[in-house]
Amino acid sequence: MAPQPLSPPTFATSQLSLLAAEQSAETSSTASLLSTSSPTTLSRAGLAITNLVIGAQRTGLGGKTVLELELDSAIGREGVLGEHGVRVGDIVRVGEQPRGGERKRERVGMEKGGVEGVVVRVGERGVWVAVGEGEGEEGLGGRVWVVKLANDVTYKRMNQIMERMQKMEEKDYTTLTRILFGLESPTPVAEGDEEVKFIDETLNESQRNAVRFALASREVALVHGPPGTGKTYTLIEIILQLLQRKKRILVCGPSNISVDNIVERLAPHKVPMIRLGHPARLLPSVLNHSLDVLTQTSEAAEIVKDVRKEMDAKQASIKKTRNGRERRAIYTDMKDLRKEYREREKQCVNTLVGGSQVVLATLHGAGGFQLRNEEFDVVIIDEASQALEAQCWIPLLSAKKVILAGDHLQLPPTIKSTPPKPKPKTDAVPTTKPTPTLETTLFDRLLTLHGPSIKRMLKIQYRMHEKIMRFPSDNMYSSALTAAPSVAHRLLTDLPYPVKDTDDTREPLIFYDTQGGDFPETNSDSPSDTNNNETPTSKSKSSLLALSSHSNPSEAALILTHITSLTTAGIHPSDIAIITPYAAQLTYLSRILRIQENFPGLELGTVDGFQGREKEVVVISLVRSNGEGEVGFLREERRLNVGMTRARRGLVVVGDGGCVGRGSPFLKKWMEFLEEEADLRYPDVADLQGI
Ligand SMILES: Nc1ncnc2c1ncn2[C@@H]1O[C@H](COP(=O)(O)OP(=O)(O)OP(=O)(O)O)[C@@H](O)[C@H]1O
Repeated sequence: MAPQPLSPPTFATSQLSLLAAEQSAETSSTASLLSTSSPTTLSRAGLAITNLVIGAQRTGLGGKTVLELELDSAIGREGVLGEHGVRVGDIVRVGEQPRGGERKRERVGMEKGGVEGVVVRVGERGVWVAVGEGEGEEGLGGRVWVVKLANDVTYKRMNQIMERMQKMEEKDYTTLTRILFGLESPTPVAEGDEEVKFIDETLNESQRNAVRFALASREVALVHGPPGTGKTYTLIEIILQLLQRKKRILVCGPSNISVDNIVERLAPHKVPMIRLGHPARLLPSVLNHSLDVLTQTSEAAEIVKDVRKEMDAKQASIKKTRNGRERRAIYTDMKDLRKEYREREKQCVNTLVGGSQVVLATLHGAGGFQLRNEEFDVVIIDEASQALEAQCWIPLLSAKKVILAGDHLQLPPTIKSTPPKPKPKTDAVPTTKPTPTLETTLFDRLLTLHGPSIKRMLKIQYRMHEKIMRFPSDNMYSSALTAAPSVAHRLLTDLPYPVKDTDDTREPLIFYDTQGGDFPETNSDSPSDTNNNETPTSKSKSSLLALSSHSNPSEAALILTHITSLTTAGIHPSDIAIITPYAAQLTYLSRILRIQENFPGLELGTVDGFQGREKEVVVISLVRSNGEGEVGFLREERRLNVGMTRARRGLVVVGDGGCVGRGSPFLKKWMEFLEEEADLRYPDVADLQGI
């Protein structure tokens, strides 16, 4: 059945309720910790830093006040903060620290009072927090603490845009909006009409096709980039070609790193560009394109400089004044100065943004005031299959043309809530069309809606040995992938440093089939909700440890033996990653490997967390080994696809072929493939060390 068009307001209404459920799922765990725990517990959980005082404050990037917080010298501990989970870029609240007996009352004060800001620097002895305009140390005289907050800015922007869409009438729809909801078809594309002179001569044919297609399409083009196929490489060429055609472009991605990656690669081409976003969240290498930085350093910034100097002087004088009336007078002056500063800054921002042919921002950053009246010819969204659709609409509602790059066959964005079940109907015929869930990305939906004619796929991959690529290519990408000659036969023994030729280093694909070798899975105490029985997708340490799941100690011991053999042969631990879908296995592995002492630099992580990454050697621990053939969420093909496409020269799969093979037809095929094509080994638990 052909997919049906969707009305934007219907879509928006359903997204609003899905987003509300998701936000409450996301914040409820942190919120319950915040309201029930003492500062010490929160600090142990990596959510807070306690016992700080304000050392100094000054005007930082973008005119924001930076509070320099240092450990209270009365506390001792040699002035060192110790273990904490606060990182640069985190959104935090700085508030007066509750004293013993006052905890409860003071905590309420923390929620309402204190000041909110972004962490701009974390050192051994203190943290710096850039706080909102007009906020400073007023009322924060004594000992303070810093608490990590859930970031609700993204939700605010998505909700705003969905509320706007909900109220739209037919006459408000742009042509692009009509096409993206299937109310109109995209204009057919004639790629051959225009001769494209490629700037990067090394682009392969499928990349060139994608560039031609993206340039020729009038409204929408999808660039489908399987792992390692040079998706970003291709986008850079598209951007440069559009610039030659005098187009104005907005480039977005779901994460700061996805956007910075493009800024870094555009920089050598001397492209006039501006990167929006809080400087604390940007890579240092892209800071000289940051709007906040340029509002201080560029020529356009001269008009704000004087006011900033005056503000700094005032701030310094607050420190010297003890008299309450005088301090209040200074605060009043500061308010006026800030107003002046904001007005001048706005002028400066308009000049800078208005003068840039390429503007780059995260999807939610594209909803900031800086772009309110800006128009673009083309919006490009990288990593579109990792973005929530509601987020994509932030830059799209007024756009004319969109180019999306992504891979819908890898994992979609992480969703924590379970979608509501449709209400049971009294009659058998459904009266409403199903609307997409949060896991359905715009990329997915458009492919279903308009078919493969709106996409071009990149077909040469520059990452994996041919043998590693074969199964995902045949089973996920219709056998369309080929390995570039530079990588097709590359082995660990060819690494640019000495590696001994051993059974473990000369094989690109190894399968330790543990069936019959006595490698049973262990089930930790199961939480009541079986959905939680899988790896938590949040990277927070506390939530990782809070959840229990499956582990397989014998598999872990086998992995220890294998990586010891690899490192003894000369492979650097930093070229090795071990990934597994299960949290308990991660915990177990980290305990027995003792990475920092024995394998410094080796990475251990979840499959989900490794999306977008690569390593010379990747070991996958499949964990599941039981009589029932129960494999849980190993069944998700996109997760397996991500797992099996991270390795460049060596993929080592450790698992019970018998049990895993019963999990799904796809898993059965994979196990059969590994038996046929991999260097197959049947380990016995009795031969392992550390058990
Ligand atoms: N035409 C090409 N010729 C040579 N090398 C290329 C070509 N295209 C891409 N590469 C190389 O392939 C690698 C992957 O490229 P890039 O990072 O652009 O891929 P990607 O598809 O964005 O990655 P991911 O799979 O992580 O999404 C890079 O090292 C890049 O230099």
